[in-house]
Amino acid sequence: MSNLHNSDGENSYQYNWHAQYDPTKVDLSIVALKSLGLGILISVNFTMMVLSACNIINSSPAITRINGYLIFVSVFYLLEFFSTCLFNNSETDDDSFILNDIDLHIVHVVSILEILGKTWLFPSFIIDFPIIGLCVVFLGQFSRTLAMYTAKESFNHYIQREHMNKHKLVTWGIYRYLRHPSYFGFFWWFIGTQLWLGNLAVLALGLFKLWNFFNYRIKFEEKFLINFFGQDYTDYKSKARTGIPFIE
Ligand SMILES: C[S@@+](CC[C@H](N)C(=O)[O-])C[C@H]1O[C@@H](n2cnc3c(N)ncnc32)[C@H](O)[C@@H]1O
Repeated sequence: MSNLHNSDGENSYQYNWHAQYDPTKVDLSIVALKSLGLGILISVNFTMMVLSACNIINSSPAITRINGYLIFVSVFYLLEFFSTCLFNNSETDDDSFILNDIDLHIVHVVSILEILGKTWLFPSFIIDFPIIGLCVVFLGQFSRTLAMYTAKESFNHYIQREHMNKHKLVTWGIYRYLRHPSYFGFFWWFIGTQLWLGNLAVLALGLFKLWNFFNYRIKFEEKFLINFFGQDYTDYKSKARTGIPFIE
């Protein structure tokens, strides 16, 4: 057990650092297979980007962008699993990679199709903000992983509907400035990936879907948080913003 203090020094919570994952929820062969697959994706795409930058292979700019995109996506999935493992171990399961989310896979396929189609059909029509995209991807990923690190056992991939003892109201660290830093992170990570690819259609459609998703999810999640923490959550809500445009 380790005693963690919030940055105000007001409360201290006992985090169960030694909570073991539940072996019935984790099939190690599945974890190894998924990690290996994502690791291979990162290595292959990174190698292609380096070889192309050194002019050893001849890769088109669109392929290089897709290489980068596949690295961002693979790192995202790996961090989902390993952050859960490290910071909220007892909640780890095979799905902690969130690789089972079919909608996200559709987004990946359509994103790749848009950049390929656009390059092929309208080669002169290019919106190009790769460096801004890269920075926004880093910002988003950083915010999401920092949220998982900060909230530890209070962070769960599934919205909690019943209050458990280990679930404390987190108002320190990044949560002091952002009320939903993991959602903020994912929202901006997505925008960054599409700026990197130069995709307008997926950006516009994805933003519409994602904004509606988070608008609904935050309201839904906060009903339970107000139930669990009452006035403390209402006070916190009035101080910290979401960082997602037009979501109070
Ligand atoms: C996927 S996590 C997302 C957490 C938060 N919405 C964010 O974006 O960082 C969802 C779980 O976090 C919990 N949660 C959200 N905000 C919290 C806070 N400030 N303190 C403690 N738990 C929180 C919710 O009860 C829910 O079970």
